[in-house]
Amino acid sequence: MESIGVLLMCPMYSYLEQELQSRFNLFKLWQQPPSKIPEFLKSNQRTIKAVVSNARVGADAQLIDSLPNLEIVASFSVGFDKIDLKRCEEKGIRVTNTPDVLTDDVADLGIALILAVLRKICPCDGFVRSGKWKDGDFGLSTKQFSSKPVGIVGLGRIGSAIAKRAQAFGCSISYHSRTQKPLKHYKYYDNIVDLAKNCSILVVACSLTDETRHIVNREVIDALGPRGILINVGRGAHVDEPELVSALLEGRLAGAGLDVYEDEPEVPDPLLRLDNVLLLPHVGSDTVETCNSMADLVLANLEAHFNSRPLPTPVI
Ligand SMILES: O=CC(=O)O
Repeated sequence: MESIGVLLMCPMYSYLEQELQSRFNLFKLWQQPPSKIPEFLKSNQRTIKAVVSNARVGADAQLIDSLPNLEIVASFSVGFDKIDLKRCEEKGIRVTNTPDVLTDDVADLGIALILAVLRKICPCDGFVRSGKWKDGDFGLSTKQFSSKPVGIVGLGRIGSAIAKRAQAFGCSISYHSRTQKPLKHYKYYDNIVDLAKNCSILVVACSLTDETRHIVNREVIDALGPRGILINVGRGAHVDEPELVSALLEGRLAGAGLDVYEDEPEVPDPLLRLDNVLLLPHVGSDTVETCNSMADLVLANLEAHFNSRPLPTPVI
């Protein structure tokens, strides 16, 4: 395996980097000055047979075309929206991701965002730290989570895990997805606007495709309304961000909890000044336990591919 070239697209979890370094001939793309990248790819194109990407930096058509010996793109993420799947398919390049192992963590974080927004956990923490508590109480302005109607966009692995957790809080669950699931206890809406009209908390947990880009637009935000909150643990591009910002500024939406943004790590400036918004730096699956499992899956996929064994978690 030491002779197989693996191209790591950006800095990743150190355990993964170390393991890749010890098993393969590892190239770190970000260590190249941007102007030297084409030359670097050209001089190593014979050796590089695998690309390791993640949710932030994938593999576009240009990169794929510049690596004629590329056999596999293994992503350290469940989402593969940054990988040009069509080009991979055309060229017979395999693609793998890291599903299942991160489901619980992302779902936990979704619930944490709901609780933090409704109960104003961060402003409360700031209130204590600033010493303002000594001058008077925080003031009664927080909202209850238990028993609120929760709407979920995308009832896949992560959406289902969020639903299960929200049910334990006594919430009624409804959802919108491409197809209705045979689930008696969850109400299905074939239209996301109707889902938003009928819930207080809308959680985005679907994968990003051409169909789901900007699925949360002005109409959906207005249907959720001035008492509703939006939680996004999917991808920033699911939400029309300027529309979200104006709805929050104009009081047409009560609050938002966001782990993802359209142009990460850029976050729209007005959001930074709103205290009904909780902003996280895309950390849904970032626990040590889960990142170890994700790294092991990336390694297992690469090892399987180069030993001609079935891939543990193939996308294509
Ligand atoms: O966003 C994180 C992932 O796709 O794993």
